[in-house]
Amino acid sequence: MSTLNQAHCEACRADAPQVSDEELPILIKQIPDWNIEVRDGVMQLEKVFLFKNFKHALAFTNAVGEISEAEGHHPGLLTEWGKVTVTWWSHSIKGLHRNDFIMAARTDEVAKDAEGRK
Ligand SMILES: C[C@H](O)[C@H](O)[C@H]1CNC2=NC(N)=NC(=O)C2=N1
Repeated sequence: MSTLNQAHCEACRADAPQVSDEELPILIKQIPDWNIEVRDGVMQLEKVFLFKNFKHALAFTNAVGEISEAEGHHPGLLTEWGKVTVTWWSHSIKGLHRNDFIMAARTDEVAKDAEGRK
């Protein structure tokens, strides 16, 4: 099986299963710097990326947008001066799917190449 950062998302089906209690600890270990948040009963993956200014934060935001469009799976993105909060979850199943872990790992890859990281 490919590592998460080389994998691709599968189509977001409304009847797709959420990540199981058994899979969750295995998958979260592969994206160690991401936090699990629960909002209105929806489990999400979240990480804050810091930048030197707004310009670099916006460029990273757009780069994450590019991979999201390519994969057809989209995050929550809060872009502020010097900071981008990225949140992944699957709207169609109101929770976490393997797609979210893939995209979190892919987000980390985008961050590695991003300019102006703090
Ligand atoms: C029609 C469109 O492909 C679907 O609405 C996709 C779009 N991007 C998505 N992104 C996320 N995070 N979850 C979804 O369920 C989802 N569904």
